[in-house]
Formats: sequence, C-alpha cells, structure tokens
Amino acid sequence: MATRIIHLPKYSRLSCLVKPLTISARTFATATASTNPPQFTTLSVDDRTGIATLTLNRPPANALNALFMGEIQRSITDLEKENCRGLILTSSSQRIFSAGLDLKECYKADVASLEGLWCALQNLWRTLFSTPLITVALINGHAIAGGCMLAVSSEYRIMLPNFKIGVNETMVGLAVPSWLMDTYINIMPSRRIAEWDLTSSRIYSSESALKAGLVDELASSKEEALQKSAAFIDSFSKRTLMARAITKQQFRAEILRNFEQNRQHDLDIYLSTMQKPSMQEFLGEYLQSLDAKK
Ligand SMILES: CC/C=C\C/C=C\C/C=C\C=C\CC(=O)SCCNC(=O)CCNC(=O)[C@H](O)C(C)(C)COP(=O)(O)OP(=O)(O)OC[C@H]1O[C@@H](n2cnc3c(N)ncnc32)[C@H](O)[C@@H]1OP(=O)(O)O
Repeated sequence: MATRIIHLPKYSRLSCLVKPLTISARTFATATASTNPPQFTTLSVDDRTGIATLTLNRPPANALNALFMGEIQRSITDLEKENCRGLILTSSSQRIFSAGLDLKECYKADVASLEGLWCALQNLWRTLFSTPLITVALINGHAIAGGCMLAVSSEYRIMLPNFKIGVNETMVGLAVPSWLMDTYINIMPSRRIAEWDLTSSRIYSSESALKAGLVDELASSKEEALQKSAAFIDSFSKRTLMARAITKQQFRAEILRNFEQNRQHDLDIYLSTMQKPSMQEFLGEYLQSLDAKK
C-alpha cells in the first residue's frame, strides 16, 4: 500500500514546539528502523483539515507483529514532522479493529523474536501515548488486549455497535504491564472500576463500554464515526494547538517517566513469562481454540 503524505503548511509543527521527554540512554531493540514502504497500513492526509487517517490493514485480525507495529509508530512520527494536526486510527476490516499482539508469533518463538515483538509494542505505545497530535481511535471492530491498548492510548474513542473491547491478560495468568494499567486508569472515570476491569479481564460490548466510560461515543456507521472524529479534532482551535499539546504532555509525563524507569523490568517479565513451558502449552491450546471456532 502506498503512503501519501501531503505537506500542510497551514499548521505549526507541534513536534518542534513541544519539548521532547527525556528518553533513557539505553537503546532498545526495535523493528522500526526499516525504511521499507508500508505493507500493513495506509495513511491519508486531508490537506484542507490537517487530519490524517491511519488505517490498519493486516488481515485477518490486525494482529500486532513487530513489522506492523513499527509501521504504525513510524507513521505517527512522520505525521508529527509533516505539520499534521490530528490523527484518526482505524481498521480496514469490518469486524476487527485489532486482536492485540500476534499470538502466533509468540508461540514457539526464539528469545530474539520475543524481544523484538515486546520492544516494538513498548515503542508503539510510547509514541502513540506521547504524541502531540490530537488522537482519535475509530474502533470499527473488536479491540482486544493490544487492540484496546491502541484505543486507550488515544485521546478519544468512537466505537461502532456490537463489538468487543477490553484487556484480557490476567485471564491467562499474565500481569497487565504497569504502563498499560496507567494508560487505562488515565481514561476511566473511576480507578476502582479500572482495577476491577484489569484484574478480572473484563471484556465490554460497545454499548457497555460507552456506559462505563471506556469509549466516549458510539456511531452507527464508519462514515458517521469519521464525521464525529473530525468534529472532535475540530473542537480544538488552531490557536490553542501548542498549549493543548503541552498540557496533554504534562498530564502524561509521569506515566511516561515510570515507563522509562521500568522498561527493562517490563521486558524481562514478558520474556520470562513467555518462555515458561506452561505458558507455551497454554498458548498452543489458546490458538487451537481460536481455530476451532471455524
Ligand atoms: C489471552 C491472551 C493469551 C495469551 C497471551 C500470551 C502472551 C501475551 C503476553 C502479553 C500480552 C500482550 C498483549 C496482547 O495483546 S495478547 C493478545 C490477546 N488477544 C486475544 O486474546 C484476542 C484473541 N482473538 C479473539 O478473541 C478473536 O479473534 C476476536 C474477538 C478478536 C475476533 O473474533 P472473530 O470471531 O471475529 O475472528 P476469529 O475467527 O477468532 O479470528 C480471525 C482470525 O484471526 C486470528 N487471530 C485472532 N486473534 C489473533 C491474535 N491475537 N494473534 C494472531 N492471530 C489472531 C484467528 O486465529 C483467525 O485466523 P484464521 O482465519 O484462522 O487464519
């Protein structure tokens, strides 16, 4: 798929105006350094409005592997440099926004691949959560685990009806990473409900997610959701963009600092968990159960 970036001279460059957060000295493994053309995403920018739409397109489930996550991350950093104002994140599938981490790539994988996968997930989260762009997740399908992470890292969530959304890690004996926990708490109206949801692997329907405050609006079609997404981005005037971005950054700074301090620990936990024979055995059964639905 071709990437189309249109230069938008009308808007000031937020990435230059917002002071970057300190990044720890250590360089973490990443699959994002590639300069290959995008395979799993399409990016379009409306030069009239300054709004970009990044469409996830890795059938069948938009499962997040290292290459895919690197592409999403790169698109966001490119948009920051291209004088873009807002970003809508959506899916080309009519059924699945994202099923989270690519579990097929977690199964019987070597340590280097597992490390690449987890670092790509960390890097993608960090970039999306900290971007000065105005971010909207247009959730036009199921959003599970890492898929829900993409949604809650964005600033605003608009969901289509009759889908599922939530973080299901504890269901299989995995602790939710602290950065995802903090991100979830950041958007939920009540910390108590957030704790309850994440400890019980609660998966919401679109309708109950709206009631709980996990999503902000429902839309009956993708077209309506696109209009609502644009309206959210437009609700911030051009004049306030920089102040808005700095304020957003201040709100999120502590979560980002905690993440940087715990990044290696978080990776170590993931690697040791994934290499346990009992986890691999479970994962094999879980993948079979997904196939058995057919
Ligand atoms: C519960 C977690 C289990 C193990 C975790 C182990 C280690 C991870 C460590 C840390 C955690 C990181 C965060 C994560 O993101 S973990 C990912 C957790 N995701 C899920 O559990 C989602 C599983 N999928 C589903 O529940 C459903 O597929 C669905 C609700 C998203 C969609 O349901 P549908 O009925 O519409 O579609 P399906 O027929 O089930 O799926 C279509 C197609 O997609 C494949 N697929 C689905 N999910 C994944 C995935 N996460 N990775 C890779 N592939 C996936 C599925 O097998 C089907 O493929 P085929 O058509 O058979 O080829």
